[in-house]
Amino acid sequence: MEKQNKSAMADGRTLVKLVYFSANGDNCEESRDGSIVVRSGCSVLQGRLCFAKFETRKIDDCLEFIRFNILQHSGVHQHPNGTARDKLSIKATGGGAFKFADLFNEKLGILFDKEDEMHCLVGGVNFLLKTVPREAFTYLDGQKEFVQIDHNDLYPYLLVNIGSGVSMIKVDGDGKYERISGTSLGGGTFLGLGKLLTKCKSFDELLELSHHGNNRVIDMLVGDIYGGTDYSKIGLSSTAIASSFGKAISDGKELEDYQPEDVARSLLRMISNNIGQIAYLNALRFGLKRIFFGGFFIRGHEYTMDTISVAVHFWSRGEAKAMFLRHEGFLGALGAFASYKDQSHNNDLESQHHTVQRAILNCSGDNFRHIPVAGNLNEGETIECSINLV
Ligand SMILES: Nc1ncnc2c1ncn2[C@@H]1O[C@H](COP(=O)(O)OP(=O)(O)OP(=O)(O)O)[C@@H](O)[C@H]1O
Ligand SMILES: CC(C)(CO)[C@@H](O)C(=O)NCCC(=O)O
Repeated sequence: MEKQNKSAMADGRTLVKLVYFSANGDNCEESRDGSIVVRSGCSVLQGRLCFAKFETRKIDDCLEFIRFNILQHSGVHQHPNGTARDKLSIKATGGGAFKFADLFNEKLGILFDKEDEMHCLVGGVNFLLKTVPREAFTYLDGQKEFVQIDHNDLYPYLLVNIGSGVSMIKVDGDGKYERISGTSLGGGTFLGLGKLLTKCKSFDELLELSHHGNNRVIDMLVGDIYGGTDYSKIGLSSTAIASSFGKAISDGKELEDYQPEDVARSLLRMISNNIGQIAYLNALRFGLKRIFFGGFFIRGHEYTMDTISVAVHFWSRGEAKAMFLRHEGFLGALGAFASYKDQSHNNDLESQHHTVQRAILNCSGDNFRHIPVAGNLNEGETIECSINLV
């Protein structure tokens, strides 16, 4: 059986993201009272980082998941009514760290140890780039290429986190960063407007619609304005979008006359283009050549990544590169998890025969060991790693 312990979460406006460490069974054993203890003499725990996400409106599913998958296997004693007798403290970041603090305490006996959202985002990306092979990749013309990260030449870079809103952060080192810009036209805008305009019920449905749509039906192209020709003098091809949704002005059509697929496609293109452009302009402001895009808006979706890449490529005339991350949606939660290593030594430690929560006080990103994993991340995928007990 797997033993699970230490976890961190990022609570967003739309999604709650959970990262937890699951120790391999052979590191630990179960004591007579059912709690999990670390084997005597064991100073390194082998295991893996696991990922889960829940829609904020289904927070009860998240509570159940934690109760059954994490608490029950980690030696936290439960009252018959389901609340924990031992208070467990976990790292939490984002708005939900405030919003759900009482709920988690009441229902699970979990206390949130709050960490700053920007700090966690940066910590999450640095952790990934330094320790997970084949984490970052470029996406252009349908080609995905993994980027070799040179640890000695990682900084500075621009992190663009596309959640409900968009934050743009210049990263200069571990814990050295500045939020230089942002835009309220983000994933929330895409989903919000998409729901209103297409009557879709979910993000997945909206993405699927966009997959089958054609933005040229609604977007006004340069060619629509210039009689089908390029405006080459200013570098605009006839197929470039001159005005997103511009055709709707004069088509004489009502919303119902458009296919939801085409509306979704134009919307996705508009939001992705705009973010790509603002990101590039900010990279230009500070002379940054590398731009990493994260956040759950991307979801490994090819058209989204392609649009962002094309925008960055177009505006920078090929000078700057858009890069994506396989664990794009879990940056904050990973950063919160990695922040355990900042904690000081706990003097309560008497022996290693403590419950895992108490025994694991510290871990160092440098001690994480990972195996490369191919393909896009899905939540079933994990990162092999080990953590040091101190
Ligand atoms: N299953 C999903 N349900 C809802 N939105 C989703 C889903 N998958 C991807 N998204 C997109 O991801 C966005 C939220 O991204 P993310 O969870 O990274 O940000 P957040 O933490 O909620 O917001 P912020 O970073 O602005 O605080 C949504 O606005 C939507 O565009
Ligand atoms: C407010 C946050 C930081 C919350 O995650 C995010 O939604 C965001 O960066 N919004 C964009 C705000 C702005 O800079 O216009």
